Amino acid sequence: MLTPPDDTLVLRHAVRAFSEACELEARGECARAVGLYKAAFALERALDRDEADWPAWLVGALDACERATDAPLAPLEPARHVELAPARVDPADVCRQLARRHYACVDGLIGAELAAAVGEEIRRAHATGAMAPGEVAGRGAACVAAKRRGDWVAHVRSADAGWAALRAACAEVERLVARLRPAVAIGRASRPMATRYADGARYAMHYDNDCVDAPPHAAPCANERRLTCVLYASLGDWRPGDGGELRIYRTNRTGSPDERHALVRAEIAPVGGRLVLFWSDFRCPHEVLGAWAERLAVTLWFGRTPAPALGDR
Ligand SMILES: O=C(O)CCC(=O)C(=O)O
Ligand SMILES: [Fe+2]
Repeated sequence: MLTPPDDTLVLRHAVRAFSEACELEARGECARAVGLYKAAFALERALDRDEADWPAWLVGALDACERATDAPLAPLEPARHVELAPARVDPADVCRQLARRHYACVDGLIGAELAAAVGEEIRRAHATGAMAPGEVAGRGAACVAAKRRGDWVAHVRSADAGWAALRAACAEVERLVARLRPAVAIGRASRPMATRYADGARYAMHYDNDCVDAPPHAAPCANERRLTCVLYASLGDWRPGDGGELRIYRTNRTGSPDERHALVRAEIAPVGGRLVLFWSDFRCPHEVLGAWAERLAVTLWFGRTPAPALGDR
């Protein structure tokens, strides 16, 4: 009889290969990095058991990287307060960014007016006591060393009143993600989660789908989340010093603040109307830096499989 593969072990190998590849890439050792990226992606594919899931654009990106072999990759971004050239509201551009850096940033998906209306709804929900302190969610919760998150959240149900703008904005996100689907296997969206950070609130480094530290008896991924989409709805202009940047790391390696800084892939300002998409798994450890100005956002998670919707669990 065939022994089923030990998914947890496979995933751990994938994570290790991926982390090492990131470090090699950061040092400009492109050829070795490509080899390890390929190993990591091949292992993750074995876990997915979904051949359609690793599309041509990803393979193409890796091949292009390999052709560059000895030429060091240009650094993607400096390590502090990255200002991005956002992707166009174009699925192909979003796919390219996701393949190359595991996250994509899109400005202009919704207009300033709708973004502000979403912000007002979140603000009103907070003022009327309809939000609760955020908790570390999912089966991975037990693996998270400490609850280090200071935001307020509301999981918006379809019957809840007072969220018309938020629903309209989420529909735009779903429309964009639907257009990624021929290239990327992504399932249905969760219930939207509205969040509010203020007074220095932050969310320490974590994965949304904590594959790495899942206990051996758990499934290899701690929950169903595959793609995280965060749409910012803060009112007014964001200025340096307001804080609340979304910081995405290359690996989850811990260390002194300086050592960790070297592993920063991007810092994204929570500008109203901006959308960030990133893989929920080990590819994107991230944190929310302390927010000193009110920081309002709505998050949708798209699952691995078409049903059931995450929020209905
Ligand atoms: O609001 C953000 O930018 C990300 C928040 C986050 O990481 C989460 O809720 O899991
Ligand atoms: Fe997160």
